[in-house]
Amino acid sequence: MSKRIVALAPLAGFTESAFRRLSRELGANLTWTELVSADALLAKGLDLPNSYVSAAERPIRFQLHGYDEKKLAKAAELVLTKIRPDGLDLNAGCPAPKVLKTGGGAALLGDLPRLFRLARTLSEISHGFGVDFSVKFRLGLKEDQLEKIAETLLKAGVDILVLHPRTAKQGFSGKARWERIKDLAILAKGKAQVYGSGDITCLKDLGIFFGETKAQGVLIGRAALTRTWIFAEWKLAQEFELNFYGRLSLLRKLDFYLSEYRSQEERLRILKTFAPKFLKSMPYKRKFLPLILKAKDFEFFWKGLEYWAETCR
Ligand SMILES: Cc1cc2nc3c(=O)[nH]c(=O)nc-3n(C[C@H](O)[C@H](O)[C@H](O)COP(=O)(O)O)c2cc1C
Repeated sequence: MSKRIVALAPLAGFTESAFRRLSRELGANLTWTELVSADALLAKGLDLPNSYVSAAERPIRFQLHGYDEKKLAKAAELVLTKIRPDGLDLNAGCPAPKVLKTGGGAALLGDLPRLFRLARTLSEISHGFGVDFSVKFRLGLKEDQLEKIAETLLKAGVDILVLHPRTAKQGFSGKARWERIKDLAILAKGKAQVYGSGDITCLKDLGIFFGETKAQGVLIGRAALTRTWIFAEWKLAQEFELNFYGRLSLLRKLDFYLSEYRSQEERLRILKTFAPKFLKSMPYKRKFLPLILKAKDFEFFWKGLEYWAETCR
């Protein structure tokens, strides 16, 4: 059971170094960067804060998105040389209009010959650097085309197929179709590993997921934001709750990790994106959260949270 991979999913706007580190510390076996555009990376380099990777969050997979084969290849070489992630990943699942209009993300599922070329090239480059290559994708752009997509990726030499079993058109509506992860695991058996993503909310779900799908790994996305200790629950095989102070201590730890590479102004902005997630189900949220989110400085932010915590005692 423990050999199964329980990873932090890529979450744009959240899975930067500090949160990846916190997730690893709590028990995630693997972390993922958010999608990074090959174009942006070539234009701006790797000095941006969201490209920062510390040793504590490894093993880590670096996710690229793009459309142009040469640019993606160049970006991959840069990342593999400078950051040395434990694996490279191509995004073929993002349904955001601004990504789709570049021809990248889930738009690649509508152009399988291109997907094949990109996957083959990135696969060869990754193997040249001694790391494995994965593609994270959906069932299709508008319709379920899993079998065709899987055949394309397997032919291209992809090592890990990472499926979020909804179509791009579906966005996050409906339920993730775990039975399609099982279908993929059967198709890929002996050729590639299969990881699944979608709708894990608690420890019980993890057991059901692995039982039903036979996947080698799972990625936890939204639940990692509101229940980050789900990784510890998996590791301990024990469900438990965290009270307000427990959640606050996670937020403080996140801030400590942010302080390694972010300015104070940025830290406050980022903490304000995490606080509503970490404290999602806490009492008096409607009363205190809006005040805390208006905080102009650190002192007000933390004092407000302490006051809220006292009220919840
Ligand atoms: C806010 C947000 C940002 C996301 N960003 C990315 C991303 O950068 N790359 C990616 O492959 N998937 C991204 N996803 C998809 C997740 O990795 C995951 O596949 C999806 O949320 C389903 O898993 P869940 O039900 O555990 O959240 C994002 C999802 C959310 C909610």
